[in-house]
Amino acid sequence: MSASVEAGQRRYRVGYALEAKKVKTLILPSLVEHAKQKGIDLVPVDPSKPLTEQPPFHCIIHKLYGQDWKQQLSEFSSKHPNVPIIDPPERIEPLHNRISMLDCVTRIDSATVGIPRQAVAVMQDSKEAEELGLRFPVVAKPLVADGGGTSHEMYLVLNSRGWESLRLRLKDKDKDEAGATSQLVVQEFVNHGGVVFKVYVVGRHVECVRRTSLPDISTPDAVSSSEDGLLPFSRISNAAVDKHNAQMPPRELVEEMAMALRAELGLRLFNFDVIRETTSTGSHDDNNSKYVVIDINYFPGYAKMPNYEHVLTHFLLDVIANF
Ligand SMILES: O=P(O)(O)O[C@@H]1[C@@H](OP(=O)(O)O)[C@H](OP(=O)(O)O)[C@H](O)[C@H](OP(=O)(O)O)[C@H]1OP(=O)(O)O
Ligand SMILES: Nc1ncnc2c1ncn2[C@@H]1O[C@H](COP(=O)(O)OP(=O)(O)O)[C@@H](O)[C@H]1O
Ligand SMILES: [Mg+2]
Ligand SMILES: [Mg+2]
Repeated sequence: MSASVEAGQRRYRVGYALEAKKVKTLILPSLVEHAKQKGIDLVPVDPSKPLTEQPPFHCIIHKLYGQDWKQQLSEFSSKHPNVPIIDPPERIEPLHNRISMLDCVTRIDSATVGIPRQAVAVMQDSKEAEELGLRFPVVAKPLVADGGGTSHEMYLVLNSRGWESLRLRLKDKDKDEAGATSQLVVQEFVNHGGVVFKVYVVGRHVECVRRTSLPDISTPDAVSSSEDGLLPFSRISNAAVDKHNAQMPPRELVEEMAMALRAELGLRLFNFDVIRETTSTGSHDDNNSKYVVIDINYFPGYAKMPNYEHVLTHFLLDVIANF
């Protein structure tokens, strides 16, 4: 045991139920050690065994999918109603669908913050985008956002030629994968100066960072003249490097957005991607900016957040003390 653990300190066991790759990126030795010093032992949960038969927990954090896991949590909370489960699975579920994930933004009803124009497409028709009332360029995203292999495979579609290429491409893929890719969310592309703001929320803690995004699409010519009109991309904002000097959104606005979304979602561990609409000259007006939320993720990669060990530990102590 670390020498700096205080003698006589009350200790808490926090169970984490995460996929192996998430354990690798999140449960880093620096987190385990800091939590230990503050009285928290982070313990892996074995989802293949009944939760109720595992060593006692004071709190559970989780990011697992499926009916079995939900059943496990429900049985556990009936037996241990005083142990907080972060977060309730029924609150996480709306984030697994790229349409319902943004409903909470529309409920906020703000003149400054909104979502892109969007619709679900089934990719059966070469004119479907126009019939849905959407204007090119558009971003096509898998409807399901459950962390599965294809849930981050996106396409920038510049024109109707691009739409047709995408339709044919997915038709072929569906033949191989038994219809797995057919439902897409299609969003109008919003010019935003090539930078996306990622806002991490951990309970009441809010942190905004900048990431690289798709560049602006400047002229209608660039859109209509593009030969193929289809650009596949994936996890573009995962590049940690921030090459931009783009001005950060006002701190007050970020906090307001985060707290409003936290209340609407009923979640304590999430992040959201927000872009700031730019004009045709690529600029924005500080006093009149429109912000567009494009993605919300449950229990994201917090290790990329500055000081994450302290933030997560403080959050867990707070949850246990106040549940
Ligand atoms: O692994 P990381 O650190 O890239 O975290 C991913 C998140 O990246 P971010 O923290 O927003 O930069 C990522 O966010 P984006 O969708 O890339 O905006 C997701 O939350 C992803 O989870 P899932 O694959 O959708 O279940 C997250 O993946 P998991 O770690 O949960 O598998
Ligand atoms: N409607 C949009 N307009 C402009 N850029 C977008 C739009 N939607 C997504 N993007 C860009 O694509 C990236 C990935 O989209 P996102 O919905 O965040 O998917 P993921 O869940 O894979 O992160 C965003 O971070 C942003 O750079
Ligand atoms: Mg994203
Ligand atoms: Mg996402």
